[in-house]
Formats: sequence, structure tokens, C-alpha cells
Amino acid sequence: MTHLLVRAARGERTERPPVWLMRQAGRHIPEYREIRADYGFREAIEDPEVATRITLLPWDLYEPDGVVMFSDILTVLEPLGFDYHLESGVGPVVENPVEGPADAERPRGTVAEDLDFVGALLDNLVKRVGSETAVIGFAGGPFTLASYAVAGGASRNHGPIRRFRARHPEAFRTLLAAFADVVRDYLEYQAAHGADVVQLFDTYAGVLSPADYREFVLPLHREILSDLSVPSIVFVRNMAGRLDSLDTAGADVVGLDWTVDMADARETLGDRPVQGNLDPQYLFGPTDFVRERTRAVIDAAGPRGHILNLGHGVNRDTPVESVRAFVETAKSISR
Ligand SMILES: Cc1c2[nH]c(c1CCC(=O)O)Cc1[nH]c(c(CCC(=O)O)c1C)Cc1[nH]c(c(CCC(=O)O)c1C)Cc1[nH]c(c(C)c1CCC(=O)O)C2
Repeated sequence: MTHLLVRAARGERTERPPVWLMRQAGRHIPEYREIRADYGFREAIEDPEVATRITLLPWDLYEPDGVVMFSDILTVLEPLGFDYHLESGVGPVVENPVEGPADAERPRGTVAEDLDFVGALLDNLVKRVGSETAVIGFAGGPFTLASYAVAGGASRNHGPIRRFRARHPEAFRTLLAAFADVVRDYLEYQAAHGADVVQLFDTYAGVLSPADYREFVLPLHREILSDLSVPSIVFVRNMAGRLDSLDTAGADVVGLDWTVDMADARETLGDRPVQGNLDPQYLFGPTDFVRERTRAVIDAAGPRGHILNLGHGVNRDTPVESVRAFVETAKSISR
């Protein structure tokens, strides 16, 4: 059986839109917060049994059309030669950030060895729910990873990596290319372990000027995504007005944030399958409002090649009832 999510990713007409949520396995779920009281963030990610339990929390609550492996985009920093941890209240911290242009390339590890816990997690998921729902893998994109690697953590408007691009364009290019090589290996590794679909989160690449995105990042997106052995989704925020660029990133599906009007996106992108794009903050409104706005997204996207999702990750403290209303709206459709 081909999963509904895969059929939509290929651009088929579906009887209803498949639905999942970015960051569905996380802090909006009370049981997640309980598990995290017993395990550190990296401990949870690196223990395949704990990561399996966390991945399946939203499956137990909502039965979405895909389960996204519980992991983080930053895990791949390890084979790239960076150490990191998550600091509560601060966010991710990279302990040995890029020091300068000479530091753009470091000795690299191997994905299959350094990230063997991800393969074990995917094996578990395929065994447990693979016949019922799609298993979704993912990786961070080169720009988003490089932003953390250069700034050493979250940064306001990604100033450090943008300054690095201005001062050291060749080192910037080398750094991104090294990241892209590992990311491609990593996504193929996930496909080999049974991921049905993979998503590239280059969430922050939209802070670049259109010309810089086209020159430095787009060719790498193509290198990563073209000819992968499973369908792929590309997600970059703040690309309203330049979806034509994103359309050529090599992905089967273009992810849309909530600042894009779905009907406009359809006009620009033609037959290209799309994913999105309800504003995650709408889930803090009344459930009738959630249903109505979700229905509007589904109607604007039409019956062919649409994966219903939020326009970005689900926020912490989002009511479980709202997420349920969102998923049920997709499931109630029959066409
Ligand atoms: C930039 C980025 C990161 N991580 C990710 C991105 C790209 C996409 C996006 O912007 O949403 C992607 C990500 N992070 C996580 C997933 C898991 C799968 C899913 O449910 O979608 C995915 C796909 C789990 C996580 N990753 C993280 C958590 C929270 C961990 C916790 O506090 O328990 C989860 C559930 C930690 C993390 N990791 C990162 C950030 C910014 C944070 C939050 C820091 C904070 O606010 O405390 C880096």
C-alpha cells in the first residue's frame, strides 16, 4: 500500500489531504514534558527506545498521516566536527563554533557511525507503525546549520553568518558545501532505514537576499534533493514572493509558511505539490475558528498534491484539543 502522504507528495489527487504537523512530537504534549523530566534532550534523542516512545506520542493522540522521527536538525553537527547541547531557556549552544575562514572545513565523521541511533529509531518506527502511517525523516539545510555553527547558537536575524558571507565569501561557500555533502548522505541513510518521505529544513535561508539564496544555497538544495530515493519536501521560511526559486530546489514538495497565500502559491507553482500552511498561532484560537481556517487552507489548495501542515512548527503550550481539531478537519473530508 502506498501511503496517502506519499501519494500527495507525488502530486496525485487524494480523497482527502494527508496531515501531519512540524514539531508534532514535542513540548505541546504533556507526556513529552514528563519524559523530558527523566531524560536530557540529547539523551532522549540518542536512545532509540526513548526516541521511539516520543515519536509515537502524537500517533497515539491524533493518528496523523505521518510520524516524524523525534530528533533534531543539530544531530548532524556531530559528524561535521561540532559539539552542541541544549540549554534550557536559551536554546541550542554550539560549544566549538567556526572561528574564522580557515576553520570552514573540519575533519568529518561518518553519518552511519556517528548517527547510528537515528537508523535504529527509524527501524523501530517502520516495524511499529510503518504499515499504518508514513515515516518521515528530516535534516537541517546547509544555511540553517551553518548559522548555528558560526554564531554558536541562536542569533538575532542571523547576523553572524550573514557577516561571515560578506567578509569571507569563499569560506562561506566551502562551509555550506561541506554541510550539504553530509546532509545528502544523511537523508539517503534515512531512506535506507525506511523513511517514506524526508524533509529538508533550511528554515532560515530566507534571511538571505534573493541573489545570495540563488547563488549560494539553491545549487546545494538541488545537490541534496535531486535524485533522492524517496520523495522530499523543502521548507524555507520567508520565501513569499520568490517561490519560483524554491520551486527549482529539487524537492518534490514545496513547503509554505503562513505568510504565503495558498491560492497565490498555487498560481505561481502550478502542479508542484505543496505542504502547509496554517498559522501555528491560530491553534490558540477557538476550535471552531481552527476548523474553519483549516478548511479554508484545504479548499484553497485543492484536491491534488497537497499535504496539510502548519506554516511552521507547533508551538509549546498549544492546546491538544486544537491539534485534534486540525487533524480531524483533514480526516473529515471526502472527495
Ligand atoms: C532550527 C531548528 C532546530 N530544530 C529544528 C529546526 C528547524 C525547523 C524549525 O525551525 O522548526 C527541527 C526539529 N526539532 C525537533 C524536531 C522533531 C520532530 C518534530 O516533531 O517535528 C524537528 C524537525 C525537536 C525538538 N528540538 C528541540 C525541541 C525542544 C526540546 C525541549 O525543550 O524538550 C524539540 C522537541 C530543541 C531545539 N532545536 C532547535 C531549536 C531552535 C530548538 C528549540 C530551543 C528552545 O526553544 O528551547 C534547532
